[in-house]
Amino acid sequence: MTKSAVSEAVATDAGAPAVSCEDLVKSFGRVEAVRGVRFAVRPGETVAVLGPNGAGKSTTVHMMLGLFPPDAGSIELFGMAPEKAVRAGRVGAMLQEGQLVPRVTVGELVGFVAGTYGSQAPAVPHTLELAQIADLAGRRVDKLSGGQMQRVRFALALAGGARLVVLDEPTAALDVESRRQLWKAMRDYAAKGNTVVFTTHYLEEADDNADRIIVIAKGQVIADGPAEEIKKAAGGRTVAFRHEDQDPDELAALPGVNEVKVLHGRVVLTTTDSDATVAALAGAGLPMRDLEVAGADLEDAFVALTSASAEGGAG
Ligand SMILES: Nc1ncnc2c1ncn2[C@@H]1O[C@H](COP(=O)(O)OP(=O)(O)OP(=O)(O)O)[C@@H](O)[C@H]1O
Repeated sequence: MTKSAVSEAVATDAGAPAVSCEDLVKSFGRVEAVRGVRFAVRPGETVAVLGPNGAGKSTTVHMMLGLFPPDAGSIELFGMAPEKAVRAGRVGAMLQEGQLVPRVTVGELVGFVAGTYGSQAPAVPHTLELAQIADLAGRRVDKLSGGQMQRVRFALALAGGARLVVLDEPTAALDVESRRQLWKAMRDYAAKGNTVVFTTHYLEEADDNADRIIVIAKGQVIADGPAEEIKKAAGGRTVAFRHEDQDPDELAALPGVNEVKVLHGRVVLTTTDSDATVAALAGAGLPMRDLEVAGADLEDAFVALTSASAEGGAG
């Protein structure tokens, strides 16, 4: 990178969102992969992009990194065009495809990539520490396990001194322990004030590791907010209790309730306002036993949001 690009990178950094996507559109032939995606990510946030197969997550991520241009809409990373931010070393990526160069050590490979960024790249030991793979420095890249390779890819994403990393399904095909190690490295990186955007099919991972979740379905953002908010938007909480001979219509009319299920004498209400539902139940003097109030899990939220968007004509 040239000196002027570095100073411009610093100068344009102040106050700009880490990611700003405005009305992105991308088609491949007749397939409308992305249809008006818009979101912003603040510096320091960790954001999960969640969606079913073919939702448009990878296409969005590739455009964010400047790998191909959108047909319409615009993207800025730290106030810069994506290619410029990537060249400046501000942004690193871990994509699904791409083999690591064989027959070199981890330290050599990270050093090679760091070298392409010039003098502003952090020292290799620092990057290895950040990715929590200092113990792998002398190991040959082609002798590593799948989980170790993913952490090396993470180190490569950080090799230019990135303040934003974009990870496309980083834990796909990893075992539980490898996932745990990779998430730990990413969370520690984020805790230093860096920004992380990742796509995932694992709803639990989004819930566990992201400050915010953006749900994409059929090329559009159908929900964007903290996991709690998304769960609430999709039907919120369940109120369950044991009760015989309850009239489902009467229960459906209670405040907040949008679904009533009765199974073997146990009633399960899905509600957007569990406080109001429970208060109304108590006020009605219904004899209830084993009352339970629980958050709907993210899986339910995701399915509900996806089907709601299809019914709403987004599909
Ligand atoms: N290079 C391409 N050529 C043709 N169609 C493509 C191309 N890339 C993506 N698509 C199509 O665009 C749509 C969105 O794909 P994309 O890979 O962005 O989805 P995704 O949400 O990342 O899915 P997954 O979770 O399965 O990776 C799909 O219908 C896909 O088949």
